[in-house]
Amino acid sequence: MPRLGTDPSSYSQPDLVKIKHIDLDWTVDFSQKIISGSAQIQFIILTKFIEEILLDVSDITIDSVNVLNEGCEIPLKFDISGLVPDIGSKLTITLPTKTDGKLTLKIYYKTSSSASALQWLTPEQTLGKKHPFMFSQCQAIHARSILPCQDSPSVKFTYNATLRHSPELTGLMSAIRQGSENGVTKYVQKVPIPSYLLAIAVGDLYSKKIGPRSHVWAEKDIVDEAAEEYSDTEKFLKTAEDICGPYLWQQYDLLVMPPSFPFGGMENPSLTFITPTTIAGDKSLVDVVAHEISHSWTGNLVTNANFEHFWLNEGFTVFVEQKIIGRLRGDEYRDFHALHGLSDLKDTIKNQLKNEPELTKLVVDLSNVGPDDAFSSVPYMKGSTFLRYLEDLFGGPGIFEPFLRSYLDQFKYQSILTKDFKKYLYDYFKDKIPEKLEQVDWDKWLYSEGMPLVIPNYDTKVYDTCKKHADLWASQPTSAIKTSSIIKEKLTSIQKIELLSELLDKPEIVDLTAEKVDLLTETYEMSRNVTKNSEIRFRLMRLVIKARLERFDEIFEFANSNFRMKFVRPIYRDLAGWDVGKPLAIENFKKVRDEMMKVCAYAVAKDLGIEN
Ligand SMILES: CC/C=C\C/C=C\C[C@@H](O)/C=C/C=C/C=C\[C@@H](O)CCCC(=O)O
Ligand SMILES: [Zn+2]
Repeated sequence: MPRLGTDPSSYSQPDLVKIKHIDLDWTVDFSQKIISGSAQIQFIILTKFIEEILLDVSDITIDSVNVLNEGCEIPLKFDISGLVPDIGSKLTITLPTKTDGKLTLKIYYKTSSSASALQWLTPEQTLGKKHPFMFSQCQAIHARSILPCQDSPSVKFTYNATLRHSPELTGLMSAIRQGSENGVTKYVQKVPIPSYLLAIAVGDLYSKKIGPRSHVWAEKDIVDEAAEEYSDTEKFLKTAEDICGPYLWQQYDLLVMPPSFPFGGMENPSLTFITPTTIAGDKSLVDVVAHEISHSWTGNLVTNANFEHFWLNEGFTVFVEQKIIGRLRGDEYRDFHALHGLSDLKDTIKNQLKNEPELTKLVVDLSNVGPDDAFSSVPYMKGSTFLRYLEDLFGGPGIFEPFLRSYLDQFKYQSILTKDFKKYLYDYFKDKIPEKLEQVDWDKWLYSEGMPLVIPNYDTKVYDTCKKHADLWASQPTSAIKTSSIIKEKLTSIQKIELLSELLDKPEIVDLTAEKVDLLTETYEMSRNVTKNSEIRFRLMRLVIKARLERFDEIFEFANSNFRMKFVRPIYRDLAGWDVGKPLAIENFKKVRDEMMKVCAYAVAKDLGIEN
């Protein structure tokens, strides 16, 4: 895609004209798997005049584009061109005259049944088996498949929506629900959002109150279990407010997604989408909720202006998430979380990105690569490590947290680049600690490849226990482990996760036999009958593959139980590197690919090295 403006992944020209508000009128048609209706879009023109407007579209059929003039709709000429595979096309709307000031267009259109932002599930694919389910995932650039828009996070707009669907179903959006009657639900989002935060889900959904401003929504069979698992939500919200300032989105609800949801969570405003793989039964995986709540400031209020600066969203969010953990569980757990993140980062750099080292930079170049292809744990972990480095260098949380609040307040409702963060940091600290500012090697932190430039001096107490256990399993034969006193020591779920990560990272494990894997599974209660913890099961399956144990039923049972990319992609990648596993992985993938969301099927095909 030609780089037209500040956003390499969008055709739109936000320097000339910007969307301010959108009124959506959508009908959700499960029989055709489409959304049809209209988008009435208010623009503000930022230059002397314009003669055309460029919007992003993907796989959308436009019936008409009209300009609103004194209550009348006047049809305009439009053209769709410049298709870039997996990115989208350019909708050029020709205005009748040179136009300045403001402008409202109404576009009548329908989506395609293969819109990349949407997944449509048949009743059989749901828990309840009676009703269909559909949901969206717009980040990074899939909003353009459900709405002609400036699909760039540099543009923020408010929106109202009228949603029409079968009255038996519940429609939810990333906005405040105004009420529902006979299958018509109205929504209002008064806080300006980037297009990637537009979200919709329609299904047989029930809700349960879990806090003064929170409900959990889910299919009936899991709503009670989910309410129990996520009952710390208000505690997380209050702690996040203590760190970041007041919560400005009024409501914070959670929607438990079907297992095919490709991510852990998605920070859709007022309604986080969350994978059911975080329901372990003992709250051991609910840090994802703390993460999504943190996005209510970092990402949703202060937003990266394009996805090359994604670390401004995710690095800050992990940084705040870790602060929440520190406040609620103690600083040693904040540091353990960071150390565990670094293990994941090491794995990402060594495996996922081994042939694309340029994507291990904190700020990446997306001129020739789509955001989905560039996605990894790098912006999360390298970004949060950078912020922790700055915090430690500048004198600790007492000094850095007031800056963080001030930064969030300064840039709320805006979209920014790394240079804006850097300038604000300098303005804030230049008279206070100029000598510390000089010590920061910005060039290396932002643009060098590989692991973070500096690893902060973390408290390693919790982590050391995991390492001790991992070293034992890696260096000793099974017979010696059986009699070791170390294995009598109990580990928490997150320590077990880290123990497995450490083992997966070992270049060599002595005596990696079925007997050893079984002993490990039994010792730490990791079998599928005993634990529901998906992070443990995921890593154990990777260890089974590393041991070259031909337990394909168990491996594919896990790989087909959910299509969260964090889990399925490394498993398929590992299998692709094993001559016995690869053909079976391809066969299994071909069987289940239609149940995956498009973005997941695309990524796994790439991991397996086969045609998409
Ligand atoms: C440098 C990378 C550039 C752009 C990437 C931006 C978006 C990529 C796209 O694939 C969407 C990502 C959405 C992520 C949503 C939630 C994550 O925080 C989940 C993390 C993984 C997990 O826990 O499952
Ligand atoms: Zn995030």
